[in-house]
Amino acid sequence: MKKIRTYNNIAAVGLAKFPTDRYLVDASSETPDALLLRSHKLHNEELPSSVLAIARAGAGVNNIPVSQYTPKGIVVFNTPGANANAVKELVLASLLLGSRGITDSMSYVASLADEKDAIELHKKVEAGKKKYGGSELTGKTLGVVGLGAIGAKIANLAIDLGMKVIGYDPALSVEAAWQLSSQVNRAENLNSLLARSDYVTLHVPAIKPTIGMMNEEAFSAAKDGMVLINLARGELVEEEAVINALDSGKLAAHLSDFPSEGLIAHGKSTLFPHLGASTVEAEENCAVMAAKQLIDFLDNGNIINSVNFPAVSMERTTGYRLTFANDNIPKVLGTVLNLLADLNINVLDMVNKSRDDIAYTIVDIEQEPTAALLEKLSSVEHVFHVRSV
Ligand SMILES: NC(=O)c1ccc[n+]([C@@H]2O[C@H](COP(=O)([O-])OP(=O)(O)OC[C@H]3O[C@@H](n4cnc5c(N)ncnc54)[C@H](O)[C@@H]3O)[C@@H](O)[C@H]2O)c1
Ligand SMILES: O=C(O)CC[C@@H](O)C(=O)O
Repeated sequence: MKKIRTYNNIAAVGLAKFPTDRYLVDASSETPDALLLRSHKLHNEELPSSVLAIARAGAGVNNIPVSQYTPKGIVVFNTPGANANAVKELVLASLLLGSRGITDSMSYVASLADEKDAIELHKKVEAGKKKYGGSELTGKTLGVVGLGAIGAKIANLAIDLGMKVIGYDPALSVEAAWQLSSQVNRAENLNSLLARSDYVTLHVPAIKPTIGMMNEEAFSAAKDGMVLINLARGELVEEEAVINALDSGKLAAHLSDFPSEGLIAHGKSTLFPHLGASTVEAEENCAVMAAKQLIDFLDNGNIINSVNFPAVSMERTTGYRLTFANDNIPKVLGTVLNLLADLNINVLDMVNKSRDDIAYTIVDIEQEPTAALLEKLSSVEHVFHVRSV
């Protein structure tokens, strides 16, 4: 039986993908083959040595110390794009909340609950509304920082809303570029986007170059009265800089999925409890994708959508398959193949790919690998995580 340890609330339809005759899926396995999680933080947690893979049902992997796991051969997966539509829709809500006095006007109406006289109520409604007027999105400029799965969807939606769109993404993939409307203008750098945008929405991972990107310097480059939407990660903004920008009027509104003590206490931000991906559809998409990727890896050794290993997949040619990871240095693959040849083991098919410091190989062989063979392969220098799958 293979064991999957789960964390967080993983959609049942995803968990149901694991065949019950071969997989035990629960939250308490002591020796799991893999972990399946959402936002649970693995930093500072001891990982059982049995773990071969971790699947993040979602996009961001900053809750996983990926660089510590890679040298141990632990494959980390995410589910690119699976929750992008859910986030896009919450950005749309945020654009509207940031442009019209929706929440304050609702509070105003709620404050009229004791007014029992219909004529008086009507008068107060009509008199009060002037405080909550707003402006329209059409014709305004939206700056989209990060044009990946989510950013591209938002850029295209904003074009449809009649907005002008500027995008900034120094690492834009070819695939992401294909998704993007040709009407999206490219900014050369963050400051040039900030200087020209009425609304700015962030859709980048929390990594070294992006952490704290919305700081005092960025706000001083920004257009006065800008609306900032952050449904990506709290780490992207410096809390104090946001508070100063709200107080000075540099920011007309700040909407974020990442409440922090200072922002809650300040009271001028519109804060959601990390709701971006919380739709039935997104939760199911992520859970199903994560489960399928784990099953394909554990059963066949195939790697799809890993954030630290190369993409490696091969149709099965026989029932006998070996997989292994190794340090990405010359001669390791040759040594393994020579070892197989010396033992008269015929290789039927093979795929080998590398990414940064790591390489990964799938080899289909003609005969069933013995325990002695697996041990021999494991003892080759720089080879690890040898499996017969
Ligand atoms: N609130 C939520 O529930 C929720 C849901 C999904 C994703 N997210 C967050 O949103 C992020 C983006 O998600 P995605 O699915 O679009 O990911 P993605 O990988 O498809 O896109 C990220 C994009 O950011 C770009 N990028 C990287 N560094 C950049 C930089 N310095 N400046 C500008 N662009 C840069 C990349 O090139 C890429 O195109 C995730 O990493 C996650 O942190 C939050
Ligand atoms: O699991 C969630 O609810 C949030 C996921 C989101 O932050 C992501 O990075 O995909």
